[in-house]
Amino acid sequence: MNSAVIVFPGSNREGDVVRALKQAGSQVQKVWHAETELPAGTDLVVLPGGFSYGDYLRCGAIAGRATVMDAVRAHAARGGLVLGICNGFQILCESGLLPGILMRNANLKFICHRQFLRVERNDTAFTRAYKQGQAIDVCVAHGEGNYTADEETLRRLEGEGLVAFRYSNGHGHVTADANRNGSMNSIAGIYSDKLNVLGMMPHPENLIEDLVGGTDGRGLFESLVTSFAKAA
Ligand SMILES: NC(=O)CC[C@H](N)C(=O)O
Repeated sequence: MNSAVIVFPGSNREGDVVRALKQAGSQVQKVWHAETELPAGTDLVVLPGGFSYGDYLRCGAIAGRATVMDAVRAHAARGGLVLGICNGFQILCESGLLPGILMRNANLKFICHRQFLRVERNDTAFTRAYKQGQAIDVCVAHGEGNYTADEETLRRLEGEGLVAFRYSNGHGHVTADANRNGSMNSIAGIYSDKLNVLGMMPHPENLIEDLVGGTDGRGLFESLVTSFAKAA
């Protein structure tokens, strides 16, 4: 599998996600935001976490309009895989690739902590390595992670099974306490209609080594590489 990790001015987790992808067995290239095309043969595009354009206007608002995003939209329209993590999720919403928006956290503070997520379904390219309903232990680090959408969008996401992850406790129970940023329906990540685009606020790329406290994040990258090997 060939992955392209897009780098914007202010991205800061691109190194972490490159490492996670390589660990899972992907080839990886970094791509600067001003490019007009993706490298030939790109299978997966990753929009990493960070503070693109200093979070000015709204997180991801300027990056969502970067030149390279036309190529990312074309890749997604062809059914290509796209993963946006944290700032990457914000960029996907701002660029129209995913519905809804990430608002300021309900407590108006930047939050940074370990967090369990419930895996809503394990039949997608991103989650095959997990069990349905599994609680995975990852990190969150954001100021604008409060997922918000209009009623109709929310009904569609729920009705069509497009919620990827919810904030949960360690048993996979979705509790009010676990939803620290105030997201609607405790949503931590969503898929596009065709399940080829995933945006998520938490950082699976930061829990891939026992040395730093856990490896639950590995499954996401392993799922992608395995799905791709099956499809090829
Ligand atoms: N870790 C991140 O990607 C942070 C995203 C964004 N800068 C925020 O604070 O919400």
